[in-house]
Amino acid sequence: MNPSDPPAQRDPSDFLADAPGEPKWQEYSSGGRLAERLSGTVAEQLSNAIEARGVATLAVSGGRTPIPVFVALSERDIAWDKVIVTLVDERFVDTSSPRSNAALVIQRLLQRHAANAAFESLYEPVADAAMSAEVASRRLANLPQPFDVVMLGMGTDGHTASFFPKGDRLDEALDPKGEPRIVSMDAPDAGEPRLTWTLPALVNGRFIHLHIEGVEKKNVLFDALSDQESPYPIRAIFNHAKTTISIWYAPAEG
Ligand SMILES: O=C(O)[C@H](O)[C@@H](O)[C@H](O)[C@H](O)COP(=O)(O)O
Repeated sequence: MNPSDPPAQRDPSDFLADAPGEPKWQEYSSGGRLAERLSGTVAEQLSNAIEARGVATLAVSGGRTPIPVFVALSERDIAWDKVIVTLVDERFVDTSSPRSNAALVIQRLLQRHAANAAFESLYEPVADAAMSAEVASRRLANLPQPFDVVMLGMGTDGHTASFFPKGDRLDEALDPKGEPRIVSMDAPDAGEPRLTWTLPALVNGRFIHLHIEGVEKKNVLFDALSDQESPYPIRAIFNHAKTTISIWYAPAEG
């Protein structure tokens, strides 16, 4: 190949079989359209969970990508007073920090119709992230699980939730036989200590959505999907999910 050739276009069908149980690829021309459809799907899944069990649990990611989905979801008229929202992961900062995922959820999701939802954060105002993880795990021990809907994002380093490459507790967090609980995570590229639900809490979710935008993330995901032994932490979700994972993709961010 000539170095000036454009990179080869990779197609999701090279990695994903169109078969029951296989991850499902859903591509949209813009983040706005994606947010409209994803919010509709999640709202329906939450409503069905409420109808079946009287309560629904929704675990969401932080970061920038989900913001339009949060806004669209908050406008869906469902029985939000029967929904418990939690985070798949958090930065060890309080809500006064612009890096707080709890603050993001409060400002963008728990508004309009969704203002009636209950929210369970992962952060505790204690000495360090490890202690925060312990206290939050105890507080959330009775949170209804499996989560009805899990909404994941991904970084360009292949992390999802706070399963960061080189994380000090990555093995513990990714142990498929471990308990669903919260652990702390220190990693060189995480910015600050983190808090994350462990892999079993996320892969047991009744519905799992992975939302990525931009070609760079798509290529990282394709690398992870093409190799079952891939070191990208996102791979663990695909290896252990108990349900079909829906991948939501828009080429341009925002
Ligand atoms: O707190 C966090 O950072 C997230 O929960 C994290 O797992 C996120 O999903 C990815 O880092 C993608 O973040 P962006 O959407 O900002 O790219």
